[in-house]
Amino acid sequence: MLTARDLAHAIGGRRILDGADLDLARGEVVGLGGPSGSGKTTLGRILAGRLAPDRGEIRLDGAIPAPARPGVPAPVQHAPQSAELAVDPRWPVRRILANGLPPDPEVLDALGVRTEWADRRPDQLSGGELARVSLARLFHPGLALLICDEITSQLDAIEQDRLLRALTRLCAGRRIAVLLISHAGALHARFCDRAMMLDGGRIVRPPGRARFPTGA
Ligand SMILES: Nc1ncnc2c1ncn2[C@@H]1O[C@H](COP(=O)(O)OP(=O)(O)OP(=O)(O)O)[C@@H](O)[C@H]1O
Repeated sequence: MLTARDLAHAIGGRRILDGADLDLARGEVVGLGGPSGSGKTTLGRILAGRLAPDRGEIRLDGAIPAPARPGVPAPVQHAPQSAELAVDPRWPVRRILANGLPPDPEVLDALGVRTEWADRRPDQLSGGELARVSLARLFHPGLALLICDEITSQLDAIEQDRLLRALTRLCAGRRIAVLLISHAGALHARFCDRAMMLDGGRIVRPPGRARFPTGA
């Protein structure tokens, strides 16, 4: 479904990515680890079309993805670490969720987004509630890949577990691939079909077991 070949990107003269290759199939959940500063967010932003790489090619179902156009939701969506930075703090939840398209009730239900939050602003939600709203707004009928960039790092273990279970179940049912960026190998073992890591600007298999016996 998505292939990335020979991605390279430098920031401030430092090579962050240097020949990174990645293949993701429809519906699979893949973990991406690597030390802090290794380029996980940079890679996620490039895959989502938010940052142009210096070199390399990304294809989606064999074709180069079209540039983003206002009002047309992209098939690859990037959920950043901080949900607060992803949404307009002045908007009520109903407006955040609309995001150009009417919200899908099945998505809201699966992610536990409650109707009574509709008129609240982001600062009137808990961190876990805002994370759910922020994720729900990214779903649309053409979504092929959801890049989740440390989306649960600010949540407690129980909320983290609940949210990732709901998200991976929803994506599995719709054959949406998930790239789960996290430092936590335990999350990859629990929720991912396989895991990779960034090392020296390339994507490699992590030491030890990289393919897990079951998914979520
Ligand atoms: N706009 C920028 N200007 C300067 N340096 C940047 C910029 N964006 C990223 N970097 C640097 O690029 C490197 C890779 O950053 P990136 O956020 O991709 O790493 P990461 O693996 O996601 O890190 P973390 O796990 O800490 O979130 C870091 O050293 C970071 O400081």
